[in-house]
Amino acid sequence: MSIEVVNISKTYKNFTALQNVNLHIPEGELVALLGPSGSGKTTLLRLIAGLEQAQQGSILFNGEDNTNRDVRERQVGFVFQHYALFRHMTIFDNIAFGLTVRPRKTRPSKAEIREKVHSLLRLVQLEGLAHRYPSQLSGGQRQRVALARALAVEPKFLLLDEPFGALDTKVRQELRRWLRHLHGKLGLTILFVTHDQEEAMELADRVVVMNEGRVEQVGTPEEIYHKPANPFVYSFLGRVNLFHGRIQDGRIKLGEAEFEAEHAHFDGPAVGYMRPHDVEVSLHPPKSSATTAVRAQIERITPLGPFVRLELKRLDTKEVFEAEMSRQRFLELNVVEGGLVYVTLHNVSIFVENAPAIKPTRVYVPQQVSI
Ligand SMILES: Nc1ncnc2c1ncn2[C@@H]1O[C@H](COP(=O)(O)OP(=O)(O)OP(=O)(O)O)[C@@H](O)[C@H]1O
Repeated sequence: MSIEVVNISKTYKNFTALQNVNLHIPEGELVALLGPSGSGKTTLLRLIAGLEQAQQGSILFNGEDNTNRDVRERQVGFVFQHYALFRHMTIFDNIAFGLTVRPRKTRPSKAEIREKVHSLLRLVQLEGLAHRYPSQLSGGQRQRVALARALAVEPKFLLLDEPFGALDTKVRQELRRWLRHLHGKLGLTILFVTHDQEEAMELADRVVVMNEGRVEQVGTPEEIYHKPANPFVYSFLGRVNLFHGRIQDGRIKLGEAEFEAEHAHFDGPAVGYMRPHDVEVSLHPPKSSATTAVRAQIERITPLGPFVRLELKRLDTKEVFEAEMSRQRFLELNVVEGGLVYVTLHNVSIFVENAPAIKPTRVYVPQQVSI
């Protein structure tokens, strides 16, 4: 089932938790709501579930308006970070719960319920644990029971709020893989909240990046990482270097380096953003005469397993930035702290603040720039 969020705004007293949010989630997609704490992820999920009402906007399922429908009528399955199972009930009874409390008319027979619960136990790979109690399971197993319980009532889609948030890293990784597999098998629309960028990138077909009650960007993990729409998304999704400069007469100046910029029809301050792995370090200046290489000094070398991070300081502007490279490349370079190198930057994005109230604009720059 597809989900459509149309122009939703939600305020608590005079605090705006969501501001004109629009979102389309196609049927069968696994979508992550990603953002820092307080960005409105849970509020949006609760609005879709019907646990909260918005002051403005509508929520459609398969094109049908569900804005004023009660939570029960929406037939949504949800799992929360600490969705406590019923302690005094066995795993079997926990999963069966949603079916056993149905009115007699729509309640399946005991045999049907048994069959369903066992097939769900197989699905979440917990066969054989039906008669245990929640306290006799690990955290990861409990979350899988919570998912089985949500699935028992055949929801139209699943909403998961930091479902693996309370678990340790290794179990989280296992459950991610498992959820991906489950999604492939069921083809159900799943919307999950996370503040963990790695979790979003690894699991989701598409990621919705949120900040301060607004949607900043919607895209595949590849798109949001490699083509971030604005500085917030850029910075939120990984390490980033910033170079401060100016745009003037269609050219961008970052320190001593100057280069052409398409669509730069304004003058003003500009900031160049780039990922540390897009900084190329060499011992000699680039061969092209069209580029001027600026020298940098290595301030610090940090080995990170298969990678090495260098902290560098430009000799011209004294700006500090980072480069990341494979250990192999680092050994080839044979550099030490305090040593001098040349840097070339690839995939620079320039953002311009036209005015404080206007979002920064992205300016196209050539693929490779030497500074
Ligand atoms: N019932 C409420 N009353 C007042 N303010 C609220 C209420 N619920 C949420 N808020 C506020 O709305 C904002 C968004 O909250 P929300 O829980 O949606 O954020 P979130 O992105 O899910 O954060 P987290 O990752 O920390 O769970 C926060 O500033 C929060 O304090």
